[in-house]
Amino acid sequence: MKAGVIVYPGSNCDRDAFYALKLAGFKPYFVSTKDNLDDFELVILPGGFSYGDYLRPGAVSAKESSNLKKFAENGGFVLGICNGFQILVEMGLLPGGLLQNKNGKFICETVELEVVNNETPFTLMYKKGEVIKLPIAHGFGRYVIDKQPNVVFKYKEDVNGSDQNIAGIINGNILGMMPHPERAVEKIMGSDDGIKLFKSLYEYIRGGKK
Ligand SMILES: NC(=O)CC[C@H](N)C(=O)O
Repeated sequence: MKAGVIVYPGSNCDRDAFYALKLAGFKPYFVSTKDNLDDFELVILPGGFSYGDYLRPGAVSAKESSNLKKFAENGGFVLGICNGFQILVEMGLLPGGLLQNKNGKFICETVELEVVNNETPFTLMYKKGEVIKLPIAHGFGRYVIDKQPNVVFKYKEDVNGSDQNIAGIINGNILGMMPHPERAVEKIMGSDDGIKLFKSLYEYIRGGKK
């Protein structure tokens, strides 16, 4: 089952995403936005500082001519993690915006999240309301929105000033989240709460429910 990790200039969580995909059973590949994505089941936009976060995080990457929109429109699964979430928002594939954290600082810590929606292909293996621990590492993670999005993850506490403590949202087959599930896939990493996200997708796609 092929999954692509898009490597932008400045991505820095691409290898972690690759590792998590492999652990969950996928056959991962590093790809670029120019690659033909037709025979992939899933594409991950990883975390990092694509194009140095100029002019805003994700703004330049979102302007790349890309096969991503076509892939998403054809029903392919897309997962944007941290900078990947910022890119999806800048592309208009997910609603809302990601602004500088309320305290003006880069926040790097492990936080508690609530799985608000476990009825998505990305979260099937979690229980509704389950509290999980994942790392965050961002300067621009404050999610703002002028309508009600489809929320999947919420911070248990206000960590960065996000509206409704929103940490992750979904729009059809596209999920964006600021916390890093790929950095919590084995106990030795401090938490393995993230692996169920990758395994959920694997099982869902394998079941042919796409
Ligand atoms: N870990 C990351 O993806 C960094 C996120 C982002 N570029 C920020 O600082 O907001």
